[in-house]
Amino acid sequence: MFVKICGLSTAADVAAAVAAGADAVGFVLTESPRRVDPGLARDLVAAVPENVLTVAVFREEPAEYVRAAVQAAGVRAVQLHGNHPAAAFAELSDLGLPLIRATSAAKAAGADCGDLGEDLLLLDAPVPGAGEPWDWTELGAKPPAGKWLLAGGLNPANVGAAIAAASPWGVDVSSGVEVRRGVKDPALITAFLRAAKSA
Ligand SMILES: O=C(O)c1ccccc1N[C@@H]1O[C@H](COP(=O)(O)O)[C@@H](O)[C@H]1O
Repeated sequence: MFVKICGLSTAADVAAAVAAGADAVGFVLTESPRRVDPGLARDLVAAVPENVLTVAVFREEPAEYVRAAVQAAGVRAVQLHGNHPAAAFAELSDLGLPLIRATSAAKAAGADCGDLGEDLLLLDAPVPGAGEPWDWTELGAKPPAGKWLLAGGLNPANVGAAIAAASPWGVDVSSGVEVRRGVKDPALITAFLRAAKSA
């Protein structure tokens, strides 16, 4: 199970996620209480080992903005939330980085990974980063084909059941490993990794 810990903003967050065995760490470069600027993201990325994917998270900013921020931050993958057309993924393909299409599961019913040129599909709650769970069992009958991440309201207590219900390739979490919005808890990060990896 591939596990991404998102919304990191301090060196301690990064150290906790890496020590706990995260496969990817996310830095929010869009409007959010967890937002970091590309310069801080670059400093945090420098402390991440090569085998852990570093991901910059955006909403519907223009491709030029995304390209400049990704290059300034030095991340190795791009996550776009919202309702992007296939052209948005084509426009960023020259970055040569994995592109993650993050969308609400309700809007992407029947979607498969790669439909719009993405490398990885992420199915989320309607409001990204809000920590709101949704009915993952909806996906049980027909989960997307290909590599896809489950997100939205996951935490150490529910991630095992969510994985059993939806059979994702990976999971992504932000709010569920925080003591309060924007403040990560190393113990929750460790508990989330343990629960997800043993599911
Ligand atoms: O975390 C944020 O603040 C955020 C802001 C804007 C877009 C995406 C964001 N995070 C992503 O939201 C989901 C789930 O978050 P949560 O666990 O429900 O809080 C995840 O994909 C994050 O990468």
